[in-house]
Amino acid sequence: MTARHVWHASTDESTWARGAAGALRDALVAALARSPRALILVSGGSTPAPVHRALAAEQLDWSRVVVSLVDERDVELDADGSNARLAAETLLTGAAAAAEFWPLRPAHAVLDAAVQAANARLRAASGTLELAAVVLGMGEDAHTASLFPGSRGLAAALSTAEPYAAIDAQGCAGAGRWPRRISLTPAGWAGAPTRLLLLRGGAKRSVFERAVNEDALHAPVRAALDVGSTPLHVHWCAA
Ligand SMILES: O=C1O[C@H](COP(=O)(O)O)[C@@H](O)[C@H](O)[C@H]1O
Repeated sequence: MTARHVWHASTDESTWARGAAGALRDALVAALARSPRALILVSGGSTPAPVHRALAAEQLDWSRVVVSLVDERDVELDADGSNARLAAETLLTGAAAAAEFWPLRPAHAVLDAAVQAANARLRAASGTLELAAVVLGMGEDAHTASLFPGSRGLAAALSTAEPYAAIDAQGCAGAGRWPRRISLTPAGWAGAPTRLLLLRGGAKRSVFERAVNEDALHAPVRAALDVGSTPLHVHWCAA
């Protein structure tokens, strides 16, 4: 049976960030050889900034790259907690500023309308834009892509054929101040030939190891192992 995940361990931030960024560069280069444009979907939160900075320093035809998000909070683009803001500050810099950026939740948008617009945008672009890579994160409650255990909309998001879904994580501690989310679904990440999960620290390693043996309703990150024809690459940094 094919391994469902491949574990890449690093002891320091720089090695970890360069390793993950190199894998993403390779995925983008391969997609750009097949398609006029390549799409990469990135996460937010406290983990990915060093990988974003390392990726932004890679030599690529950034003008043919589209950057968008795995998930977003129901906030304005420049708000505290906006994943779009994190991408703008850490990834869309230097040469990478030539990439086109697609926010998930445009200014003043209503969340459900933003979900429908994101799904329609992906459908419309499918002939000329290849999904090259998806970069997931994980919280200590085993959520990924804003798919929180116990959230309203989780079961539907896990089974829909649409790439994005709305999630209401009211009452889920891991969602913090931002319970209303737009989430990439398993159907959304299934088509990406390269799927990375970025993790740091011993606590997240333990959560992931437990999640491997749980179901996706209790540990949504588990769904990242269950779909797609290629294994999930977990890039873990001990520090
Ligand atoms: O809410 C979110 O949490 C996860 C994990 O965040 P972290 O701060 O523990 O790294 C993140 O992947 C996701 O994009 C974000 O919206």
